Amino acid sequence: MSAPAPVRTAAAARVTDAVKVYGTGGTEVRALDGITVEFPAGRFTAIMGPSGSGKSTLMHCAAGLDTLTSGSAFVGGTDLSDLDDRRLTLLRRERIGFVFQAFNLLPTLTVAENITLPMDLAGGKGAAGSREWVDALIDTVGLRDRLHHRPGELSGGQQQRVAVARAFAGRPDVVFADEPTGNLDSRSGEEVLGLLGRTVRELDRSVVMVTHDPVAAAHADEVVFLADGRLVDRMTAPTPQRVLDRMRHLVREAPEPTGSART
Ligand SMILES: Nc1ncnc2c1ncn2[C@@H]1O[C@H](COP(=O)(O)OP(=O)(O)OP(=O)(O)O)[C@@H](O)[C@H]1O
Repeated sequence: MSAPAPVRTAAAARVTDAVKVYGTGGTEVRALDGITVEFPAGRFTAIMGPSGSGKSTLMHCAAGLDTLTSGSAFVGGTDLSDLDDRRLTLLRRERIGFVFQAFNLLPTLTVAENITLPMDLAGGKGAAGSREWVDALIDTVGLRDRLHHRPGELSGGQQQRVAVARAFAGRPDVVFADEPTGNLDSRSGEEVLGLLGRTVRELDRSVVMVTHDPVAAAHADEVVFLADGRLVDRMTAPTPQRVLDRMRHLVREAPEPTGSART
């Protein structure tokens, strides 16, 4: 049985009035404090904000890796709260791709096998992950001459390019990337970010990336800024300097440790 069919929408993913509370009583943390944000289809969106502002929580809840305390999360037209665990697992497998800081490749499989693994697990269903599509992806990520190598024979940057190809292999509605360049030197990081941007533009994909790095965020079409679990700004056509300036203001605007309210 497949995950429910997507309803056509301009948002690849979105959350509405999203609240996430960890713990109870004195240890309660309101990690998301009523966020409404959409991640448009066919765009590369970066999520930025000071440490602890809720970036990872937002990504995990939007991607169905964690559940909201209240509010809604949608992937395409599907409300994740309508899905039981089994359907949620199917939706994550068939309609979402993930790229993590640690490349998470299987060391005993070749590059080619790693790339097609999610499709193989899904039973090769549908035309979504067709041979032609994977071929185009392999060219986009520039790994054609490495297809029969194992991950241990590749550089970190090459391994992350394999992870990027794997994330897009099943033609998901959206790829979520969590600090994808965190383990890479700046040159390999630039390559991977350029690749994410190219895949969005040339292959009409949607990417949502959490990052601490203003240079990485500047590769996105748009940056959304979080502070204290809230959406506080959005920026199109970002540059590293503009992102850095905005982040400096956010850190300056942060509440005092005594917990006084932000204005
Ligand atoms: N499993 C958890 N249990 C309790 N509190 C949590 C949990 N996960 C996150 N938090 C808290 O929720 C808040 C938001 O955390 P989150 O990891 O989403 O922020 P972030 O912006 O991604 O931070 P960083 O940039 O440091 O990775 C923080 O105060 C954090 O301590």
